[in-house]
Amino acid sequence: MTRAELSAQILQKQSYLCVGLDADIDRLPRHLLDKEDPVFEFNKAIIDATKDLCVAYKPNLAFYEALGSKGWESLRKTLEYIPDEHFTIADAKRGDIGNTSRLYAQAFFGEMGFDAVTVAPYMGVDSVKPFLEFEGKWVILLALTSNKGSQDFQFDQQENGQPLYEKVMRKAQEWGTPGNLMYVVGATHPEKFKEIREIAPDHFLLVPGVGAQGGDLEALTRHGANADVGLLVNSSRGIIFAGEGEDFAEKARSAAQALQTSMAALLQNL
Ligand SMILES: O=C(O)c1cc(=O)[nH]c(=O)n1[C@@H]1O[C@H](COP(=O)(O)O)[C@@H](O)[C@H]1O
Repeated sequence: MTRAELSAQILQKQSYLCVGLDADIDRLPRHLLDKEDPVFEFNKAIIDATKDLCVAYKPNLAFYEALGSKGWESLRKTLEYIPDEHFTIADAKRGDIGNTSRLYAQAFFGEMGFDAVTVAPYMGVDSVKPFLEFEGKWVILLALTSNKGSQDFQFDQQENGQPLYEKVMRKAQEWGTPGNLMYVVGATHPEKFKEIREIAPDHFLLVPGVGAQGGDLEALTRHGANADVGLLVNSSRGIIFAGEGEDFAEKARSAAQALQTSMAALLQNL
């Protein structure tokens, strides 16, 4: 999907919501567990309930890989079920020496058909570039993550006083463009969004951490939006596990609707 197509979806739906399909088998509603493929049944119901409210879906691979070949099959069926107009993100946090990265890219883009994959920057240019070489596909590079451990390395001062996450963001702009590179910036750092926009004015940001991790949608939108909106805000548990019973999909819809309504209001005031 191109940047223009993604932006058009955002404006049309008045939503920059990404629903995280982190289908933890231990948290699925009990009545699904005797189905042949509980994970797919769960995702299918969540997609049906939220597809008009969001522009992207992000399955985190851990929840599928943990189930072995059955999990990969649930993921494949889920991807097939997601309507074409949605942006799909493989949250796999990959990155390795060049020939290995090339095959990771082949797996997620070529074989599975995702639009984007999350990539770790630690191994540098030759670990990231193979993903960027896929026409029409996206790298979403970890920059400033939402978790507590983001304090361990990402704020470390470099020679010129800039924090490591800033170095990552600036360096990666030599590798990719706003048409094939996004950054992960956690919603739990709302005070950083203004500065992040100075470092990368045009790139889309994938922003996890709203919902279960307590991120502030209003603050990150006020400081993080650009002329094309430039944000994909993810919520996983806060939407998909909003309910636990037979009405889980309705509860998920209500949670997604609440976020979309806030987003629409914020977009009016940009
Ligand atoms: O790359 C990610 O998506 C990601 C980066 C980050 O800094 N923090 C973060 O929480 N994530 C992912 O975003 C999702 C957040 O889930 P919830 O906290 O349940 O909304 C999980 O799939 C995480 O792996």
